[in-house]
Amino acid sequence: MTSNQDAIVGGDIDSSVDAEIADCLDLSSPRSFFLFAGAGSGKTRSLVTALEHIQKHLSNRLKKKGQRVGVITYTNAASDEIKRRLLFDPLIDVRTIHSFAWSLIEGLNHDIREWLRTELSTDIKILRAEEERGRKGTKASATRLSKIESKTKRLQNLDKVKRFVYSPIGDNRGRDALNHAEVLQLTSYFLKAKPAMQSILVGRYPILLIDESQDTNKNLIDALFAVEAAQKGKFVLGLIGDMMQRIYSDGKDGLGKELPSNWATPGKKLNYRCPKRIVTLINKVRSSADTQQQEPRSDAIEGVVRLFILPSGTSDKATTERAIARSMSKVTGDEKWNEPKAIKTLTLEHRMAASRMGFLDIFVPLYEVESWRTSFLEGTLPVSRFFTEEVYPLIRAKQSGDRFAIANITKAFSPLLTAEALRAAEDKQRHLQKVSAAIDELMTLWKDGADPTLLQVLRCIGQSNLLAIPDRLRMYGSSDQCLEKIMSSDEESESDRQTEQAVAIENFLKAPFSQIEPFANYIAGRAHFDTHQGVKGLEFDRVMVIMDDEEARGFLFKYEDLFGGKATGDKTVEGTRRLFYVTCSRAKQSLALVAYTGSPDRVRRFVLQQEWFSEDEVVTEIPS
Ligand SMILES: Nc1ncnc2c1ncn2[C@@H]1O[C@H](COP(=O)(O)OP(=O)(O)OP(=O)(O)O)[C@@H](O)[C@H]1O
Repeated sequence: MTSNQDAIVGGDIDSSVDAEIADCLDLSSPRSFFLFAGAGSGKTRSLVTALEHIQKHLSNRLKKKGQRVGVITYTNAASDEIKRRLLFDPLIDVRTIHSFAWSLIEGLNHDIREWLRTELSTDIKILRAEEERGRKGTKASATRLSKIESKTKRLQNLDKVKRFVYSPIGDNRGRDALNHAEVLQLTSYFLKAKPAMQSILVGRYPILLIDESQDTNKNLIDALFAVEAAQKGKFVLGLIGDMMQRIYSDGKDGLGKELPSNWATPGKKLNYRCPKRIVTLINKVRSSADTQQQEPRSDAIEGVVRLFILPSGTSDKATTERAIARSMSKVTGDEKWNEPKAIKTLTLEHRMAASRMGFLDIFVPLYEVESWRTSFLEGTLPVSRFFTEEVYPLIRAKQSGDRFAIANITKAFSPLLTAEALRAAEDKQRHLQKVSAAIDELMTLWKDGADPTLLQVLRCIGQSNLLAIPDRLRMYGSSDQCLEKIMSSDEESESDRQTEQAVAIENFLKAPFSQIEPFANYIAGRAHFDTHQGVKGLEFDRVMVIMDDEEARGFLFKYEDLFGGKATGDKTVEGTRRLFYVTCSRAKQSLALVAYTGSPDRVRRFVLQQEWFSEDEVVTEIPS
């Protein structure tokens, strides 16, 4: 954005905010601040402006003392974006909350062990008491007993752990590993209880800024307030966020209600992102939650909003949504609504995106293994990563005749091309031909337009040893016996199955390979689909929001409740209202809302009566 363009926004009612924040960042007289404002009001932009101010004016002073500025963002993607905007300046340490917390406590092995000892003993005591009171032989009792067993085992092993380990993006399953919740609890506890820990934090980061702080773990927020109070004059805590965009249950209820009187509380009124019509809509949606209302920028376009209310039983939803996009193109005059990739489509749940993008068969089996979910969605689970990062790029390179890419992939992943394998080969030329023949053999699986299963692909690779197969897949890639077992697994009784994970892998391997491409695009964030929650902080020209409680099968968010099913103030209604506010406020030009519902008439009556939409903006039939 050039300064000229900024000037168009002109007579900017929020122009003093960045200067007010810059004043707070005075290291001789530091002042904490709370910048809470509506969607698209430029909070992230103000954060970057504040960091640029620090780079320009405080860099020398901070470097002399070996200090840095800490920035906590909600996602890895947001961290990367801020780092990029600040040209990867090492002065600014941008991290997610888990990475930040771990950076403070890593290596404090003795303290961690003692904390765990107390926690585990207390948990076991509570579980035992519950078990004594509760009914025996029930599922709840079995869960309690298994928890008691695993916690007791962990307690007994504690002294054997020399070094606790943790990965902010992993599943942390090992004996020495801490889980995500423990790392946050530990950090909060240490910061509250240990003055030395507070001094370490403030000594390292005299300025700590937290974006999306409405969703930052409440215990950690409380601990940081305690640090701020104890370290006055040495520390700036800057909280940035919007309570109307609190969509995770981890955040602190009522954050900002009892701020210390010396905090600065700059406010922003303008929405720089959304067209006029969308600003009016989100103001209406917000009006029953608080009194904050926004104004559009003076040069904002009018914009278009449509709400499509359709019965839950609508048969082919993907086709229906394509018809809706076509009708959006007509009402907006924007041809791009006819290009699926130019529309951001938001589903409440990953499964809904998987079904619309055509990768349900590979998705569901692995997604259902709870302990794998994080790494699976992040694309780091070895079982799926093998296909998305090694096999699929190799097949694509071969299909497009990209010899350079083929060479790179095989060099990086093929056991046949390691330095050792090449040294051991008697005739190098023949050895390389063998690799090439293995690739050709693999490609025959796609002959005449065939779409092999993942299992067929894996077995072919296993036979030639073309790629190194991850441990969990190895047995499926080599044994005939296993193949039979896999293929007949439908008939086997549940009790014959080894574990939940083995069953998941078997079902995953039955899926067609063609589903890998859309899946790989989805998890890499390259797809035009995302979840309602996943787009927090982002913006798109055209947004389609799919609301379908029946398909989402969730319990935290219920659009049926928001649209008149339950009264204002109900916890689910308010949570869903906030999510609705987040999704609607992502659109820069036009917005199509698609509500599948069991009571179309009630939803229509509700939105008209609330004046969220006008009659001509509500459509109750599938557009032709
Ligand atoms: N002062 C400004 N002048 C012009 N454009 C601005 C200004 N501030 C923000 N913008 C633009 O408005 C959009 C929204 O800004 P930003 O993402 O910083 O808002 P936000 O408050 O963090 O939004 P949200 O809470 O919805 O994630 C961006 O495209 C940004 O470049």
